[in-house]
Amino acid sequence: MSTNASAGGSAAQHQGQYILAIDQGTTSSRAMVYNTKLEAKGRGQQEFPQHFPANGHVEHEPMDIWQTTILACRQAIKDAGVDVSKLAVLGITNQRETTIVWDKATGQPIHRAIVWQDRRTADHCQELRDNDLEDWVQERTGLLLDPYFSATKIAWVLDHVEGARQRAEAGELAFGTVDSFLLWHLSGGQVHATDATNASRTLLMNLHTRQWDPELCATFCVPTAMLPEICDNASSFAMVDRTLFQAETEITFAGQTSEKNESADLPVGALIGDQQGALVGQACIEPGQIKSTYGTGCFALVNTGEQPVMSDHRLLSTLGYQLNGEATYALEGSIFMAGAIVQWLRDKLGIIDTAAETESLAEGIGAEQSEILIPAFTGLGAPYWQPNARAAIFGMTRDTGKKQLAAAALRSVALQSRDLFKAMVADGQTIDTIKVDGGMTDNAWFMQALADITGYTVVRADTAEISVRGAAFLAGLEVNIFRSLTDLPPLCKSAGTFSPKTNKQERQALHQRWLAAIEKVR
Ligand SMILES: Nc1ncnc2c1ncn2[C@@H]1O[C@H](COP(=O)(O)OP(=O)(O)O)[C@@H](O)[C@H]1O
Ligand SMILES: O=P(O)(O)OC[C@H](O)CO
Repeated sequence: MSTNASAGGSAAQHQGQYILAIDQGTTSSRAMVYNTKLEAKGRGQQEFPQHFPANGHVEHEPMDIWQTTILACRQAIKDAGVDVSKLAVLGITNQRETTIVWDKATGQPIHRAIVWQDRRTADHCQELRDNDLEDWVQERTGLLLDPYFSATKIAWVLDHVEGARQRAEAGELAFGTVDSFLLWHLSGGQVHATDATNASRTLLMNLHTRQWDPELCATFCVPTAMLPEICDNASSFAMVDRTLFQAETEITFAGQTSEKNESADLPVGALIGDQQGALVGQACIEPGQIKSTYGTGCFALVNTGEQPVMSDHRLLSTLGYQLNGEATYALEGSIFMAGAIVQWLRDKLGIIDTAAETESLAEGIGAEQSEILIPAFTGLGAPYWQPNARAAIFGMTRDTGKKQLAAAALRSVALQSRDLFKAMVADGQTIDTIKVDGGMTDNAWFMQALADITGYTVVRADTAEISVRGAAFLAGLEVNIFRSLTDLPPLCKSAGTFSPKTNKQERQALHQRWLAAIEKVR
């Protein structure tokens, strides 16, 4: 696999004029077509069902992931009005940690995808913690022992599907995060690879060597025979038969083959986990630059440069991106419920029809509101890491109605963000401005609340599609459409700045009430 990611490398020259980029997310698969100036020309999006088979379990049907991804690509290409022959390269960004195990011979998954939000392995993590392994694991991986990450999910599949462990040890099964699973099928069962950012979320990659760590694999009981090859983010991963994006043909799984497909000539030039994709897509390429993405969950990443920063405040140390074998690290705060709280207001409480309605509903509800919502629907992420905590609403009165709930829901996302930024500062980072993106940033009330509650200036990206822009840029880098990361900042514009209108005392008072409520659910 080549790792030619910047000018001066021997990367392939691009033949076409457009970049196709996939964003395989938690609730939908999206695709974008960009021109060589990184301007969006076409968009496709396909939602797919979420499965909640038991308390704390969250699953996806891998065929849904695969089919909706291809359909979104076809839609984006049609929307752009370009012929598939004009595509130069394909980039992929994806929901991270979500775990798929498939049979190499047939390409068929042996279990549904276990989604990053899934908490079923909380006891396994607790057992490892009871054996005093957390510090050792953190030192090697930058991560903590939480069911969020892939390793315990893989072990769960191997222990719950009959014969799976034996077959994995015999090299008959493949594990992949969603990038790797898509790459396998896009390459027609020829390539089993991943990138270093996705690998950094499994608990199996050593953050310092950026290779699979045999001792970690042994600790989590994951056979190394099932792991993909780890590559740079911009790399010649595989060749795809571009007619896949054109044909109305059936979309099926691909079994392993070594037979070369002569029609496969569209390179996959980039893979990157979606939050790292957003770090690139927001041009956070200098140490200290920070982005926070508000989609289903919220993920804040600050670029920490060439060395990993090990957090003393329960943040994650992770890979930002890896180009030409060189790593750029990041410190990450991950929270599980952001836009998903708004979905809950819509789908379970039925108090809104659309997510956007929360903006007008929350209007006029000031920070002194008595209601505090703790959104621990799937446990608490950073910096608390309490998988068994559950959600609660405190301070309700006879006056509490839709408006107060909408405001408390949006404020809870800003308050969780404040926790993350405080932890980053405590870990030695200097924060001034937060670059934000994701579906929730359409909501101007939420944007102002975020500035007011954190006390930082919030700069909103010019488009919600930021992770995928990062993947498109890296794919373009691989085929020499772009020369180096320094081409990136002028291509990434903002659309609105929100400055704090509160004083320190007001911010602290609200935060104290939040912390007191958090203590009650822990
Ligand atoms: N105007 C809005 N106000 C509040 N939340 C919103 C708004 N628009 C979208 N959302 C929320 O943003 C999320 C979708 O954002 P997106 O970035 O597409 O997420 P993902 O990539 O995780 O699928 C949904 O959870 C939705 O509830
Ligand atoms: O699909 P998203 O955008 O909610 O992202 C999910 C994250 O990658 C989980 O770590």
